Amino acid sequence: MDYQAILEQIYQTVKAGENQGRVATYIPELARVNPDRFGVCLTTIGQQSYAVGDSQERFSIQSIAKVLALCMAYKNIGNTLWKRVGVEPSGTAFNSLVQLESDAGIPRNPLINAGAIVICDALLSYSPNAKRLFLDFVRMVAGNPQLEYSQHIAESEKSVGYRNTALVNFIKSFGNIHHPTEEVLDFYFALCSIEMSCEELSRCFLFLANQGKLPGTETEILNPSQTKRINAIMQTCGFYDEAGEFAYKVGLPGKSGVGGGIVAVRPGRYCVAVWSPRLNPKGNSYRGVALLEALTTTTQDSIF
Ligand SMILES: NC(=O)CC[C@H](N)C(=O)O
Repeated sequence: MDYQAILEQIYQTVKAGENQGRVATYIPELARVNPDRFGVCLTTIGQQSYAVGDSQERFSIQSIAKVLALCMAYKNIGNTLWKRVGVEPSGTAFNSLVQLESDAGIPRNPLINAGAIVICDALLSYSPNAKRLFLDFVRMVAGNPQLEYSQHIAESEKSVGYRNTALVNFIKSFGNIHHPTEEVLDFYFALCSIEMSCEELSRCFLFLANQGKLPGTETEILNPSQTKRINAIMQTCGFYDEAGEFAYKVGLPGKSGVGGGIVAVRPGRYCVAVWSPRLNPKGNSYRGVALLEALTTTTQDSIF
């Protein structure tokens, strides 16, 4: 498959079309990004990368990092994790509070904010140094020791983090947060603040296309069964109340972030990352979804 030619063609087509949507402004630092940035990088499990546009510029990966926190928690804590967070799609916005009341503080899944906050708390129980260990984990999986938390993005989000503060307190009232809420939120905002380029992201998530092993090595991040489950959770929950539509249009497990990034995995073949900051009303990158839809349509290759 000539991925370079395909990416160039669909990139130009999507770029020529309209760019609807709005950059996320509720986090002040995210509002400063150029809304017309657009990049894509696809890396195969043979570690060949194909890129077009702003594929080397770093952006805030935001909720995409929730998948990596989940992987670290699942690897180190195992199935007891599912006592504290479910694996059902929520059908609600990423920052919704509504289901928590009737679900007694058990978030529907680990990829909505409520669920990721519980994962942070679980990781803090695993180790008081979870924040540093998580960065080590991301660097190891990405094969990139230079990755960092962005303090100014984390602080920017903290300055307006009213909803996430409400979530962590509400969940704690049900007994499903075991650490001080400030500590949990500090970790949560830090993990959302990590910056990567499309090229770095497509390499970082490649193990999920490779049965859980770091490509080119024998290092197992997750076993094949765990990898299947993470991909299943991304497929059903990775796009909040648009997960069904993303499956329908694109047909790959993936995860979006309000920074405008999307990462998607084709098990056995490749990982692709796309970035375009304008978001549709569901909080997912408008051009990102369009490009990935064009990719699986042109290649006639998805998981279905
Ligand atoms: N969907 C997202 O990327 C949301 C993450 C963001 N840090 C928040 O909690 O609001």
